[in-house]
Parts: sequence; structure tokens; C-alpha cells
Amino acid sequence: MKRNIVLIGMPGVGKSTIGVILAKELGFEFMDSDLLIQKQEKKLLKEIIEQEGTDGFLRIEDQVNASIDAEKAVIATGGSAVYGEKAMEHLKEIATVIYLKLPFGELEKRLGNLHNRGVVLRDGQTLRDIYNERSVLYEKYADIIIDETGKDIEETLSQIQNIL
Ligand SMILES: Nc1ncnc2c1ncn2[C@@H]1O[C@H](COP(=O)(O)OP(=O)(O)OP(=O)(O)O)[C@@H](O)[C@H]1O
Ligand SMILES: O=C(O)C1=C[C@@H](O)[C@@H](O)[C@H](O)C1
Ligand SMILES: [Mg+2]
Repeated sequence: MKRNIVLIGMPGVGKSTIGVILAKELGFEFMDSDLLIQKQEKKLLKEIIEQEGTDGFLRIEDQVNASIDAEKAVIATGGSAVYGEKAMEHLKEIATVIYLKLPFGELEKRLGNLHNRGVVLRDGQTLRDIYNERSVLYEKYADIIIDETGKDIEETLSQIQNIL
């Protein structure tokens, strides 16, 4: 295992929820890219997306993720992190990358219950469009793929622990 773990996947798959528990179990630090972006920009993610547009947000996200310096950390990325090539190359160098994968139908149900989630959608794009577009990228960058189908948080965590 490399010295850090990076979690990637669609919004709502549980990168932040699972990441913080995993960090605690491993005795690692926990970092959340979304919080690093908000701290640097001194704005909420949705404000950055509103003010800078999706491309502006993606540029900031790429720069923040490419600058992460960590040792023994679990890093939860935002769902759109995989659009940042520079960032993903950097994260691949410093971490084992785990893709938390959920079938579209389950993800749609879960996102339906989540409020205030700024998702990077270009004009006319649907959740299905970005699911298809991003799945290719998540698979490309993943060292490990965890299929969350039918698993609760504890079951997903123990599957990750068994593989590490
Ligand atoms: N089996 C499960 N695994 C993970 N999360 C689950 C599960 N079932 C329900 N949830 C819920 O789904 C939500 C996952 O949200 P979370 O913010 O962790 O996602 P995320 O991947 O970090 O998204 P984002 O890309 O927007 O940061 C939480 O509210 C969590 O409680
Ligand atoms: O999947 C997305 O498009 C996003 C997910 C969030 O974590 C944030 O990074 C931002 O709101 C964009
Ligand atoms: Mg998150």
C-alpha cells in the first residue's frame, strides 16, 4: 500500500462518510478536497460554481488537488476530481486510488435524498450523462474498485480493509 489512500467516485457514494471512518480505523489523517477548496477560496462550493462557472470550478479543483501534500492520509475527493488530469496524476503518485462504485439506479435514489449538493453539470447534461462520462475516468484512475451494491457503510468499510 502507498502512503495515502484517495477515494474517488460519483457524488453521494460516500467518499467523505467512509473516508473519515477509514482514516480513524487506520490511524491516518483525514482530508477532504472539497473542504480544502472552500478553505482556499473562502467560499462555499456552490458559490464558486455560481461565480466561476463549471470550468472555473474545475480549474480550482485541479490546482488544489494537485497541491495536496500528505503522508498517511485518507483523502476524499469531490466527484468531479477525475476531470483534473494534473491532479489525478499527482494523486496516483502519492496514493492508492480506490473507486467507490454504485450502480446508477442506487445512486439516483441516494442523491434524491441529498440536498444542496453542487454537482458539476455542463449545459443540458443529466445525472445519467455524467455517470456515463465519469465512470470511464473513475475506472481509468482506480487501483482498486469497490462495488457498493447492496452494502451498507460498515460492509463497504470492511471490504476496503480486507483488500488493503
Ligand atoms: N452504503 C452506503 N455507503 C456510503 N454512504 C451511504 C450508504 N448508504 C447511505 N449513505 C449515505 O449517502 C451519503 C453519502 O454522502 P457523502 O457526502 O459521503 O458522499 P461523497 O461521495 O463524499 O459525495 P461528494 O462527491 O458530493 O463529496 C451520506 O449521507 C451517507 O450517510
Ligand atoms: O461531483 C461533482 O460534480 C461535485 C461534487 C462535490 O464533491 C464538489 O466537489 C462539487 O460540488 C462538484
Ligand atoms: Mg464528499
